[in-house]
Amino acid sequence: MTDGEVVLGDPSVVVDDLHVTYRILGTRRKAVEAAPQGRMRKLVGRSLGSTGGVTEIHAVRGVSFVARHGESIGIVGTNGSGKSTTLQALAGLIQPSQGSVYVAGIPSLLGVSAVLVRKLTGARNIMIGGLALGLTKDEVEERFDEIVEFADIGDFVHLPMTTYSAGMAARLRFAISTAAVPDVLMIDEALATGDAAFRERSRQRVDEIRRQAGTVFVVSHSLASIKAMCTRAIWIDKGLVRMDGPAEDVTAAYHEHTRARSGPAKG
Ligand SMILES: Nc1ncnc2c1ncn2[C@@H]1O[C@H](COP(=O)(O)OP(=O)(O)OP(=O)(O)O)[C@@H](O)[C@H]1O
Repeated sequence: MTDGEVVLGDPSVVVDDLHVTYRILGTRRKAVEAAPQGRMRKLVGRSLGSTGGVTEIHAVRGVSFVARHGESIGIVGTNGSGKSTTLQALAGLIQPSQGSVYVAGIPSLLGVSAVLVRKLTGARNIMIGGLALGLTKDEVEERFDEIVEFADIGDFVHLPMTTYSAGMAARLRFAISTAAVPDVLMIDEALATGDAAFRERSRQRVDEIRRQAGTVFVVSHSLASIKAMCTRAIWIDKGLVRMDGPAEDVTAAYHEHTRARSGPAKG
């Protein structure tokens, strides 16, 4: 766990009985019924409703929590449990079907990712992303070298992002998103692609953001990353909060649960 020296501030994110239901045209009922032991049944069978050719997936089923300025919160849970959906609702990219989400300030990362254009060079994307964060052109130019260095992409910065590996693109997104201290930073698996040195740089940056009263959310299957970066963790299971508490305790309980079900968990 990171140090506990940051004094927590007022609430920055309030999630109150959040529900998200995806509605898909066309039924998947046949596929699920045809494979009762299949992965699809495991993932969505419990929450899948189908009427008149519209399939509904109740991905988030009443999640509530309050996050404060200065907190870094890991979100853990098995595949399809609703972690990314929750994060996207926090970022305002998905409308809740019920309940509400209040965010103080502008959520970053997902916002930056949305404006990046893969056909353009890393350099152009640094400018576009920086402007989207509210920096001026001069401020972006001032921070350019630091962003490239943090992302560790070298001369690739002058090539289109289509030529980047998944890890390079994720590192650049992270570097741009944190070029200005965001109010609320959301990191969805970006860290899993980085090497040890990048993880350490990211951890330091997350601590810096917390010290400046930002709130950080990290969705990851790497329990080691969550333990290293987060003060608190929320375990989401089948669209509901199963446990919320100190990162050490929640990751230990989650690890125990996954180990009991299917052998050793990652991290
Ligand atoms: N765009 C979408 N349209 C329809 N269903 C979706 C969509 N995105 C996610 N789902 C479904 O919602 C449920 C929750 O998915 P979500 O991606 O939030 O889970 P997750 O915990 O982030 O999973 P993972 O660890 O695999 O990334 C799953 O059943 C998934 O199939």
